[in-house]
Amino acid sequence: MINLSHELAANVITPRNRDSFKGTYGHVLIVGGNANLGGAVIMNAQAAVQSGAGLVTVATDLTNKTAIHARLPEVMVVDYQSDLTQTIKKADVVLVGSGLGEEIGVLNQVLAHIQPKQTLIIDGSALTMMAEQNLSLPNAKVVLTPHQMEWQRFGEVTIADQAREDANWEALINFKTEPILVLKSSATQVYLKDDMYQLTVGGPYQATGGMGDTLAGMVAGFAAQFQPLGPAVLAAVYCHSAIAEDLSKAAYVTLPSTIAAAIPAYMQRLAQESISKDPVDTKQEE
Ligand SMILES: NC(=O)C1=CN([C@@H]2O[C@H](COP(=O)(O)OP(=O)(O)OC[C@H]3O[C@@H](n4cnc5c(N)ncnc54)[C@H](OP(=O)(O)O)[C@@H]3O)[C@@H](O)[C@H]2O)[C@@H](O)CC1
Ligand SMILES: Nc1ncnc2c1ncn2[C@@H]1O[C@H](COP(=O)(O)OP(=O)(O)O)[C@@H](O)[C@H]1O
Ligand SMILES: [Mg+2]
Repeated sequence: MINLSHELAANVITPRNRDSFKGTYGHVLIVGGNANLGGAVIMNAQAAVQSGAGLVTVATDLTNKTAIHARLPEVMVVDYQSDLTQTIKKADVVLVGSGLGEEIGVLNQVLAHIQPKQTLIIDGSALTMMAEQNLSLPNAKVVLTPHQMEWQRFGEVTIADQAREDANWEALINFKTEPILVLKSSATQVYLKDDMYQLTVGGPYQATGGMGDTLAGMVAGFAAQFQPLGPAVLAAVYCHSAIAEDLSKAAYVTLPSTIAAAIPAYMQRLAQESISKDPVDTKQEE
């Protein structure tokens, strides 16, 4: 077991190269938000944009279009019933499931068209539908972001057994494509390659609807711009709860949108730390 530390995140978030453009920082496609759960994709997208993804597209029920545009002018919107296949092709990272409800046709399209070189983050309703329909993981770089009940459904590990690290590893071995597992709870754990990383920041001020949608959007935004994937996921999980912990000093609850708004300043702090640690830069300043 490894503590998911500030240092791990600071090693990922370094200053940007001057010679770069939006294409450098990846294209995130968010697929979710049925007619009743559009807020979930708004929270996904807000977190992905604030994390610094170069481009963000939301494929959703079209009734959500005006609300998304009104809240997030940075984001492009397409109809998930008609425009999904060609939109998936253009993405580096696809996040599917937040607020998707029972739209199994949409989920099947994503699973059928995702490519091995793409990152696929599977959240919320997608995990529940995959469990119900007994669907397999596709050949892609997969990140699973279940809460405890979703992991009980999809990983078939009871919530009581999830306290045992070996029970979660046993479930993961059954998946052929070695997914990264972000097992969310009041003590979130990340299972990555052969190690389990324990989150030690965050708290009950985060227990509000949309908190996981925000985390999934951050994982997508970080995965789009920081390689390799494993450390990017760890950094996103750490920053999400570290920001909440910072905000909780002056706030009883830390709302998802407030966390998302605080992401760029927090990332800048980490990037500045990496400059001050760099011996070459220190020399130049002398
Ligand atoms: N604004 C929006 O659009 C929002 C849209 N959302 C979207 O809604 C979709 C459904 O997601 P969901 O998580 O709300 O429902 P579901 O999958 O049925 O799980 C709940 C069941 O699991 C149980 N449970 C046990 N342990 C748990 C744990 N640690 N954490 C959480 N639950 C735990 C829990 O127990 P109970 O509370 O009943 O004691 C209950 O029985 C999904 O796509 C999501 O993205 C939401 O993000 C909200 C904001
Ligand atoms: N008591 C708590 N302490 C720390 N983190 C919490 C606590 N309660 C919830 N969280 C975090 O909030 C998020 C909830 O995710 P999820 O249930 O998927 O939310 P939603 O689907 O409503 O967006 C997870 O990241 C979880 O770790
Ligand atoms: Mg969720």
